Amino acid sequence: MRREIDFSLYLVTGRELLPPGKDYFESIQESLEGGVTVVQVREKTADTAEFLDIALKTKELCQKYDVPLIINDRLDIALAVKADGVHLGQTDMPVSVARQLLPAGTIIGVSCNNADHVKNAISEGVDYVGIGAVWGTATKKLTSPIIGVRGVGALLRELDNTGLKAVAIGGIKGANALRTLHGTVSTTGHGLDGVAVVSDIAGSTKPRDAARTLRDTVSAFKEQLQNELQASINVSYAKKDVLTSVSKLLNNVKAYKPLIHQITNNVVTTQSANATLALGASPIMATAPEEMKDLSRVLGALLVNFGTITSKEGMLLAGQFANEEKKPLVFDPVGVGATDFRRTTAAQLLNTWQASVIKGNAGELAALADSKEVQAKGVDTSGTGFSDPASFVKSLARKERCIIVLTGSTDWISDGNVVIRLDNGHPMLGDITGSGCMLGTCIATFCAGAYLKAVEDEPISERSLSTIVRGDMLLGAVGGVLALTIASEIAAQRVDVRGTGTFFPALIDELYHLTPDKLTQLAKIQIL
Ligand SMILES: Nc1ncnc2c1ncn2[C@@H]1O[C@H](COP(=O)(O)OP(=O)(O)O)[C@@H](O)[C@H]1O
Ligand SMILES: Cc1ncsc1CCOP(=O)(O)O
Repeated sequence: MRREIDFSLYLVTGRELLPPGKDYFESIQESLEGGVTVVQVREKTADTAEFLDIALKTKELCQKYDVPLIINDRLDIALAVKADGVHLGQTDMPVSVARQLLPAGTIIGVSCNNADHVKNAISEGVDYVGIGAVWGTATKKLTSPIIGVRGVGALLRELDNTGLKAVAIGGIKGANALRTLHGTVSTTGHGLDGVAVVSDIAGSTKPRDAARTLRDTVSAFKEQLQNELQASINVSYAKKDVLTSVSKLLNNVKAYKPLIHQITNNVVTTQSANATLALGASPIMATAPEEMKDLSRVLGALLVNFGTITSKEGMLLAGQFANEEKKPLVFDPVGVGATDFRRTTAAQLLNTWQASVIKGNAGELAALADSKEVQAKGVDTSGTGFSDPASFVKSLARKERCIIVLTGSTDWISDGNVVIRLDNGHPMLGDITGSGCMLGTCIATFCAGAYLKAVEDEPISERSLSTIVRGDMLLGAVGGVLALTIASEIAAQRVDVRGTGTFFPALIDELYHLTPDKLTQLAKIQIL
């Protein structure tokens, strides 16, 4: 009978990474105490006698904790120590040959870097796949491309209904484990069974603590994913409730005046800061990487708008810190389809941190989704837009694991389950520069309101270990869009507005005078 393995925390050994003075077996023992659920002995330079000795002693330790032992590559060692399994690389012994040589029930795992590797692994009947490298790593000289967090979901999808288990490997550590687990879930809801780690545990002076942090994160996340999948079946949003909740967010913003950190483009800095102030929040425009950590502690939300990319390092760091603090992160990939540099920067940012909301016009979101249906012209969209915007936002939200806001004369918002259609706004918004950027600011401000509400409701968050962001970001996105578009309608009707020049200050006025009542009474909202 094959043994059922818990893959939650898969330690791959790395003797060469031990801190000075740390004994290998002591480190393994502490890692097991910290919650490692599988150990793979990986020795790339040891001779056979040494490998055998290490494998035997590691097995003794593993047995004490009832944790299975896997041997990397060497079938002879696996046979000699009666290991629970072997792990094979793409250039190691073929799985079919290994199966013949090993006793029935031996676990076989294979390293996979792309969908073809995964398909082969399925047809060869392996027990699990190790997907990597997901982040960069200094532990191994990589011969295959780095997959990136966002690339893993497509491989997991191949495993749907196969029963095969999957772990990800490569650069995973306590600080990015939740981001890795959250961001790798496939569009079908297929998540990782665990994470495989070398340096974060082996290189630590306190491997017990390093392992415990990782294990707790994986356990909390797996439970949360189950709840998320369950909730997606039962979810129902009533229009009245959405509007009541959104109104509360505006009150929260006015009451707490959250700091909205904006890394934005130099065309719109002043008007975005003024829009933030008009809603009752407090803007700070800061781009230097050196100040990102300090800002993450006080901020209510972060907006990353890359209309003019001058501070990629700052954007990367600010987002990572916002994720660590579980604060809202709104990403506005302005003109992402316009140049290769923007495309690769967006991919790098989105692989590094988890956006809470991505907002863009049809051209931008088409570029992000690799869709040919809509073309972009610089920072603007050309053509008539998506034939089925509701399905588009829903599937992109599932892919990016966040809220998607598709702007235009109608705005479409989705969290991957529900789709919300908003029909407020005025054509003059399209005739002033930076209305899309101001919308990003308004969304970030309402997301800060949603974050504050979550903190208010649950001051000491029990869910915080598995929560990627605190607060209902769908409501934040709806609130931000309604605020700007309703203000634009009221502004455009004013007798003192004679064109786009007078429209703009009137728009700021109407954001300033926005009330929960106006939001609920004027909203043109449909929940699909
Ligand atoms: N013709 C229009 N009618 C109503 N609202 C509009 C119109 N054009 C743009 N908007 C509003 O302006 C905001 C910015 O959207 P958009 O113009 O698509 O962004 P961008 O400036 O990034 O291209 C959105 O909230 C949208 O609802
Ligand atoms: C063995 C292996 N396979 C792909 S990346 C990697 C090394 C992962 O090491 P670390 O967890 O230290 O990045």
